[in-house]
Amino acid sequence: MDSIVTVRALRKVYHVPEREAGVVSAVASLFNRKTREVVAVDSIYFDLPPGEVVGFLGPNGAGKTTTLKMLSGLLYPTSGEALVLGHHPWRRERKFLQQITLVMGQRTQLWWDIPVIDSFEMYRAIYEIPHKQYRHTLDELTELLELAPLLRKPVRNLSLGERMKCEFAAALLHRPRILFLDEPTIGLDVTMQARIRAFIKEYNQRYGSTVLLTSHYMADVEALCKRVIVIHHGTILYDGDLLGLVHRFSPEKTIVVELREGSFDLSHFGRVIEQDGARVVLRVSKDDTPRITSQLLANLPVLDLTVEDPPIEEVIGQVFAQQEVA
Ligand SMILES: Nc1ncnc2c1ncn2[C@@H]1O[C@H](COP(=O)(O)OP(=O)(O)OP(=O)(O)O)[C@@H](O)[C@H]1O
Repeated sequence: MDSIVTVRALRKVYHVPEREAGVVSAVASLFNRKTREVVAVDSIYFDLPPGEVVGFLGPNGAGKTTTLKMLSGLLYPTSGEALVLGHHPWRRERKFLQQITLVMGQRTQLWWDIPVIDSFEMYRAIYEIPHKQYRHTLDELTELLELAPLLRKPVRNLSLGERMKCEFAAALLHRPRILFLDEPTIGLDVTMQARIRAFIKEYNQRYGSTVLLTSHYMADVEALCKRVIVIHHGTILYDGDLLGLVHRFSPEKTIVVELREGSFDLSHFGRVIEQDGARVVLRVSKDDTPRITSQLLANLPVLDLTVEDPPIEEVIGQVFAQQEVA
């Protein structure tokens, strides 16, 4: 399938003013400006086909927001190429802007003191959305996000979760084909996180929109993304299946054993990471898993046994740790 986002050798270098502390240095810096280069994104490549939901993962400062800002036309790249729906984003052509959206969990795009519905009206005008289409989309979003009781309230009176639902609606009124979502669930309680996650899934299935999502919550990524792109220090470490990431970077499996009676010492089978009476959680190397599983079943009064991959948070942590050592 043809890509609708194409990224080739995309690079962004920030020039950060540098000066030492103190008044003398402050005055000196007026005449002799020193800057330091920060390579935020260092020649990255990827493609997004239509309709896919892709997780964009990386630790703090990895270059995720910078990439999303370049793809949505808020920043010029230093070099390289990006085409989004056939447009160079930084030219900010109207046709481009009408087809994309950027939602940033840490920023609001609603006017603080006026009712939510008035902000929506402003977006209708900005995007020149025909009235009939606007009413239809607003009705759908109101139903999907349960916005009815919120629309007349000023934004400053909304809880964070309520505001986030309204942010999504505002960002989607013009029916964009591509959604860039930067930490859309940050700071929300688990119930609201799940609500927003379910909404993104439903929206993607209903409209076939393409989503590039950053989140530090792996529950978001596991629920929404089959594919992940992992970025670290501005370079891409992995681009592929979420499951493939687990298999490639995690050398271990978790065996959870439920015994008929407690308490056996299983430390000679593997690393015991949890023991709660007759329930024991073991870590063993992937290669040894079949052998150890058979030994456990043959030698112990096993009621139940499951083999699992380690939690995705842990795997991602290992990816970054390996990179720091390399
Ligand atoms: N406006 C800016 N000026 C200078 N440096 C910047 C600017 N914005 C980001 N950086 C730097 O660029 C690097 C990448 O930052 P970016 O915000 O893209 O990372 P991120 O992966 O989104 O991180 P986080 O998960 O913390 O949001 C960091 O070293 C950051 O300090």
